[in-house]
Formats: sequence, C-alpha cells, structure tokens
Amino acid sequence: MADKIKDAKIVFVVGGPGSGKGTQCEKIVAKYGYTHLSSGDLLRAEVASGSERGKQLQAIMQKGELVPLDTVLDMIKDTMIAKADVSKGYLIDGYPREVKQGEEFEKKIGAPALLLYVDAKAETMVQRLMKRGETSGRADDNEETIKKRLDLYYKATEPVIAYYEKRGIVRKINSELPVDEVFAIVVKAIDELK
Ligand SMILES: Nc1ccn([C@@H]2O[C@H](COP(=O)(O)OP(=O)(O)OP(=O)(O)O)[C@@H](O)[C@H]2O)c(=O)n1
Ligand SMILES: Nc1nc2c(ncn2[C@@H]2O[C@H](COP(=O)(O)OP(=O)(O)O)[C@@H](O)[C@H]2O)c(=O)[nH]1
Ligand SMILES: [Mg+2]
Repeated sequence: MADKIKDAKIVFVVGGPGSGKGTQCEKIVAKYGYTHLSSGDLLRAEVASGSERGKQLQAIMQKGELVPLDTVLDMIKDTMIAKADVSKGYLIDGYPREVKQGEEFEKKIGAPALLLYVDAKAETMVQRLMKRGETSGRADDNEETIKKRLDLYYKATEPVIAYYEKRGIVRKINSELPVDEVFAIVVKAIDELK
C-alpha cells in the first residue's frame, strides 16, 4: 500500500489562492520530472465527472470552504499509489490547508521533505485571481469567493507554515517577482534536497 511511496520525496506546496503554486509546480515538473498533484484539480475532476459526490463538493468549493479532510486525502493517496512506480517525487499542491490535514497525511502516507511556501501579498493574489477568472471558468474565481478563500487561508493555512517551520523544512519563496525569478529560488530549494 503506502509502502510503495515511502522512499519518494514529498514536497508540500503551500500558499494563498492565486499566489502562483500551480505556475511553479508546472516548471518543477518540466525540470525535475516530479509528479504534480493539485488537490484542487483532483476535486474539480470529481466535480466534472458529474458524480453525486462531485455535486456535494461543488457546493462546498463554490463557497470557498474546505471539503472534508478524508475526501481529499483519499484522492491524493490513490493518485500517489497509482504513480508510485514512475515517480521521482511528489508535489502536493494546495495541501495541507490546515494543520490537521498535514497530521493525517503523515499518518497515512509519509513525511514531507520540504515545504515550499509561495508567498504573495493579499492584493497581488486578488488581482491575479480576478484576471485568471476572466478565462479560467472556475466557479470560485469571483470577487466574493476569492475574499472567503483568502480569509480561510490566513486563518487555517498560515498555521500550517508555522507548524512545519519548527521542523526546519520550510523554504519561503517570494512570488511577487517575475515567474522565472521565482523559479530560480524554487530551484535552489529543491536542489538542496539531493
Ligand atoms: N486540500 C484542499 C484543497 C482544495 N479544497 C477546495 O477546493 C477549492 C479550490 O482549491 P485550489 O484549486 O487548491 O484553490 P486555490 O489554492 O484557492 O486556488 P489555486 O487553483 O489557484 O491553487 C478550495 O477553495 C476548497 O474549497 C479543499 O477543500 N481542500
Ligand atoms: N507576475 C506574476 N504572475 C504570476 C506568478 N505566478 C503566477 N502568476 C499568475 O497568477 C495567477 C495564479 O497563478 P496560479 O499558478 O494559478 O496560482 P495558485 O492559485 O497558487 O495555483 C495565474 O494566472 C498566473 O498567470 C508570478 O510569479 N508572477
Ligand atoms: Mg492552483
């Protein structure tokens, strides 16, 4: 089961909505061949499938709230196991959203080697999400839901960073810079892992 993935490197990618997690993950995949697992994308795929569970998820996500912990964790775990034979490492994007999610992940799957903290100002995140909303088709890229996602980020997710900081695995990435400059900092953090 989870034994299959115990030797792979696990990297948590945490930051506010629109901070640039997905953008950096794409570049990490291209350079290092890591497996990218966006918890939000997994949930959106379930919604797109039209399943009963997807309908429940959609309602929660539209409000900018967190879906039940076990739902996301099971999806992540199944996907990790499915890719275990080919994966050099895993980028867990948008997870953990709260300290409890991190604790459960470690119980069921394993410990992260690194947490990339993608940091941008609230103002920057809102601007980026409003812009992304013009083309993303995402039901949660609207002004009202963006505000709720931000509030929840500061309340529930920032404590995750403090929690892992105590373990010395957090690397803070300033994502106010242009994408390639941000990536240069990311590369240093990942190269330290080897
Ligand atoms: N571990 C997670 C990840 C996502 N979600 C739900 O899925 C939504 C979208 O998640 P995600 O795509 O990760 O959103 P953001 O980080 O806000 O935006 P982005 O795509 O820009 O990363 C969240 O608002 C939340 O409702 C969740 O409940 N639990
Ligand atoms: N200027 C600038 N824009 C960025 C950067 N990273 C992401 N963006 C833009 O911000 C938006 C949100 O980025 P995304 O990667 O989806 O963020 P996520 O919500 O953290 O996954 C996208 O439309 C990107 O084009 C960056 O480093 N600099
Ligand atoms: Mg994303």
